Amino acid sequence: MDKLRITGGRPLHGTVQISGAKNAALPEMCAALLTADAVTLNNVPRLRDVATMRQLLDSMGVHTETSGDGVGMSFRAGDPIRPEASYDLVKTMRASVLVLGPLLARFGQARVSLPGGCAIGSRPVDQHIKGMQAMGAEIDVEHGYMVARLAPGRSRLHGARIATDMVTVTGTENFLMAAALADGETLLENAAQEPEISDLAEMLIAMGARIEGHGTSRIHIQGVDRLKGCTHQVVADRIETGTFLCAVAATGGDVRLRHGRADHLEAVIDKLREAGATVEAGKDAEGDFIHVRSSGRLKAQSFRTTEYPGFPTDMQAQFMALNSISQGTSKVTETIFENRFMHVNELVRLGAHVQTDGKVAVVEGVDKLQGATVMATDLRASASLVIAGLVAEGETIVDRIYHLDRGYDQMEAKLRTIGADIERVR
Ligand SMILES: CC(=O)N[C@H]1[C@@H](OP(=O)(O)OP(=O)(O)OC[C@H]2O[C@@H](n3ccc(=O)[nH]c3=O)[C@H](O)[C@@H]2O)O[C@H](CO)[C@@H](O)[C@@H]1O
Ligand SMILES: C=C(OP(=O)(O)O)C(=O)O
Repeated sequence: MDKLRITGGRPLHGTVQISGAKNAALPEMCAALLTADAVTLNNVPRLRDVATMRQLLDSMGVHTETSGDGVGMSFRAGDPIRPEASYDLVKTMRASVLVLGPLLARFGQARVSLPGGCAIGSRPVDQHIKGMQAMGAEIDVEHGYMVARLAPGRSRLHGARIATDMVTVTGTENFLMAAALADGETLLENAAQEPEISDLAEMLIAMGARIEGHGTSRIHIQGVDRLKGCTHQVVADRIETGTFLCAVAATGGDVRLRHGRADHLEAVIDKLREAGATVEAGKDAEGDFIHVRSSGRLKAQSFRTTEYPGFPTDMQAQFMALNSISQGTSKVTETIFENRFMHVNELVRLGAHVQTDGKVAVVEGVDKLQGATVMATDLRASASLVIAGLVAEGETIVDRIYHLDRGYDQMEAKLRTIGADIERVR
């Protein structure tokens, strides 16, 4: 099993290229199921979840190709497609549930394994099921699978008003894709507003879908009879961007993030500025950039995770690592997932002072962390341990980094280019 060996204490300097967003690329790969035409995605991040999604699409009979550098992918979902997502693949990646909407909309049937819980929480898919039922699907849960088909006498899903009990990102994406090919109008209320939703909607519009209101909590979709192929550029990964911003803020240094979108990360950038880091954003000849500079200890910041545009749960662990070596005491409240403090015990092994009580972690900033062997428990927990390792005195070994590889494109190589002492050991 691969590990990361990090020798902490080096400030970071230079330029990092931000990759395409995992959480946009995954639904966009599934959107290729909506048409028999070729779909091309550019700026696809090279990471394990993308490889798993490709395997899943391959297993259904989709013809997939990757360009030499791995950031271009094309898909052709001509008939026949086997509309099934097996447990073996779904269990390693929850985003596999995103095939449900496209399969039902185009083929009228789907058999998709229930994803089950994961380290950060129970993560049910009841809202996905309810929404698809509102659009005319019949769904039974049999032997751990959602077995979905159209109601008798129907040849397509139909439009519906769907108001979910809570804001769900992949739920909204499943409904968007299903509604794009449904008969009539769908209104999504309480829709997620994440930039990845808007990016998917823009891709669907390029395929011929009629969608309005994406980026707000009310999305209107007028179903069309068929969608066509398209070429789409995956939006920049705001969580990778935020992870690098926190790493530089924690270690000190001066780094330019190429293609980072500050407008997608305002809640995090506001906190970094309040903490005392300098963050500037703009556009140059190569496109969007974010420039971050930091020196000395920052001021700890309290925050509460909420849906976009609030502070992202996917940045909670990384910002907590920064808080753990900042001046003062901060309160971190996690409102999205019930078990997303798995990194706390590992940060404590590195010398952090953190106490949790239910949804709240109280972090008392310390002067320094000390290197130790720690274990990654989930994707963003891994990133927080890397940040802590970059500031800790001496050597830190981060074990079980297969979690990190799920969602970061060449993280250690990127960190090395800006001066980190980090290597992968097998
Ligand atoms: C591939 C992807 O895009 N993953 C992101 C997506 O996950 P994902 O889409 O799975 O997360 P959701 O937005 O659906 O989850 C939000 C909350 O709703 C609950 N819920 C959700 C659906 C449902 O049917 N029933 C239910 O109870 C969840 O357990 C959670 O407590 O959004 C999360 C919240 O921003 C991010 O952390 C993940 O990185
Ligand atoms: C929780 C995450 O991803 P997923 O929904 O794929 O588990 C994440 O990206 O932090």
